[in-house]
Amino acid sequence: MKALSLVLKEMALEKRDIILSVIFGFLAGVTAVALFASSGYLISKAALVPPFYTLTILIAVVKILGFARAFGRYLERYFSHRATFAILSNLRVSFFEKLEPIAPTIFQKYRSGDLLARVVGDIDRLQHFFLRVFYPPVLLVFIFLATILFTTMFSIYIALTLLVGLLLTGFVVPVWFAYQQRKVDYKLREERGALSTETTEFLYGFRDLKINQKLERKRDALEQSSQTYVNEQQRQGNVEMFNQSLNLMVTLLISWFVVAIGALLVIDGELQGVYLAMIIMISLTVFENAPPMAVVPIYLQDSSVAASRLTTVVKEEQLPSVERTTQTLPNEALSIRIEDVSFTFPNEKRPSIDHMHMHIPEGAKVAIVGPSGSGKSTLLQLLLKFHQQDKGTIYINNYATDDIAATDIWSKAKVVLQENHFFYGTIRDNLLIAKEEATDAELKRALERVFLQHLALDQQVLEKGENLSGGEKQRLAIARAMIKQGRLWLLDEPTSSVDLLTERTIYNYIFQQAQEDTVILISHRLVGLEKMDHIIVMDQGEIVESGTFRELMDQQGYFYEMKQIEQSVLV
Ligand SMILES: Nc1ncnc2c1ncn2[C@@H]1O[C@H](COP(=O)(O)OP(=O)(O)OP(=O)(O)O)[C@@H](O)[C@H]1O
Repeated sequence: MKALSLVLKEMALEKRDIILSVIFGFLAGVTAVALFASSGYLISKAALVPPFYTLTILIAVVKILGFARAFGRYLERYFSHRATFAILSNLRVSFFEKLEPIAPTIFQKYRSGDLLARVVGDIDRLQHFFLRVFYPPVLLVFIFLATILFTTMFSIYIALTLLVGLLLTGFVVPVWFAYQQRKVDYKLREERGALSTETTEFLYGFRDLKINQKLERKRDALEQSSQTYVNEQQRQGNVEMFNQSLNLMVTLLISWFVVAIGALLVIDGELQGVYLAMIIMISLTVFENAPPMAVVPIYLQDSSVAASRLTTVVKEEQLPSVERTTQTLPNEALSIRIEDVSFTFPNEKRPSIDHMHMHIPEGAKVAIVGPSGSGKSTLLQLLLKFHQQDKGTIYINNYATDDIAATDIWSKAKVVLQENHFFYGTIRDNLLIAKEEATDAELKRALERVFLQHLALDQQVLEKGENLSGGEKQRLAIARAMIKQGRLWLLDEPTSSVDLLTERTIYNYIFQQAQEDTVILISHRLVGLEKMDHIIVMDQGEIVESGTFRELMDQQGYFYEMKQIEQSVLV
């Protein structure tokens, strides 16, 4: 329930629409009661053949009330739905704002299907909190109190019966439902999460499953998961229907009581017979506001779990460093200093970076090499604040990265990762994410430099760049980095799928453009590293050798051996 404070905070921003919807909802509810009450009175009065003008006035009142009811209902719907959509939009924005800085870390803990279910499904479910949890009880209490107050003018017993009806349908029965609902609800949510996860895995892994002939098995599991979810939905639907029917039955029983008490009062002469029909109509109409109460506990439980699923994601993963950012990086070549940094991925035993020290002066061109799994990419990720080191400090231009906003580092770095994402759209759209204001000429020049001049800017790119080859994707990512502003190049095996000749020419362009910039290049291939100012050799999260190409070759150590092996393979 505490998690719901998140929704209440966003609701407070829309208090104007909320107050207006309550006012018009109250108007609609009270005029509905008054409309039916006056109709009942009109019928009874007409039977007594009153003067013609009495009937005319009563008919006019009925008409005005009918109009006021429709008017109130329309405005109530208008303001309540406007408030709901605004709350939903506020929730989405505030959740994404919290999620964004921790996005890289989050995939350590949540599978993408689960995260998707939370980001889309759970936020959507919170739309019910205002409309179905907060709003109905407020309205019910106001309308009932006004009606009860009115009926006390005719009989205190009838007013008390209506009060009992309010307590039963508004609170006792719903609380009992809530108790029943708990078990069903938990299971439904579990099944929904499982289905979402299974579906995402199925879609992402479709090709591999097909190649390995495991598609049928996965499809069966997906169908099974879908069927279980449908069954749970059906169960929840049954419980919901039963709850609503039971609540309706209680309201009808109360109305019967009102009829019986009213009849007795008329017999005893304590109530004029002409008011009996009116009282019955009041009772039947006022309880029209009670059925939504039957589902209040369901939606309260639903909203509370949805809110806590969302807050768990953003709370648990909050990185302490994200908060206190006091320094801004300049728009110039940046230096990097790493002091005694260690980092172990969550749930891993072996550190990926182990007590590392490193200094890269501004404008230096540094290559990091080493066997697979030696921690090269992890080091880049720490520099980009995708993860927070467990120990030690990373300085960029003598500012500890803890004091620099991750977004500041991202905006000053030209990054090409091993896997780069491409969006559904055109080549132009995919390049412009690096620099919105780039001209077509600028984009074309970048494409030429990476030998992608055959791609038109308007050419369609499918989801995840499906219609581009591995090498084309890498070159497009490099073109994106070339266009982007920034004086720090972080390149993680940017040309591993590109042929040697093209690779060499692309590097020439990069070094030409990055003459004054700092470049960190992670590379598996050891050819062409002669140009680098410094080469760092990593193994098992540590630096095992470092120096210029010549120094390392003369040293005849690790790098020299790797180079010999590479040469023998290439020959
Ligand atoms: N997300 C992760 N969760 C847990 N462990 C990880 C994760 N990413 C990497 N590791 C581990 O960290 C270690 C270093 O990985 P890293 O990707 O930095 O190596 P690398 O030198 O870049 O390898 P490669 O050259 O193959 O890209 C490896 O042992 C790897 O298993």
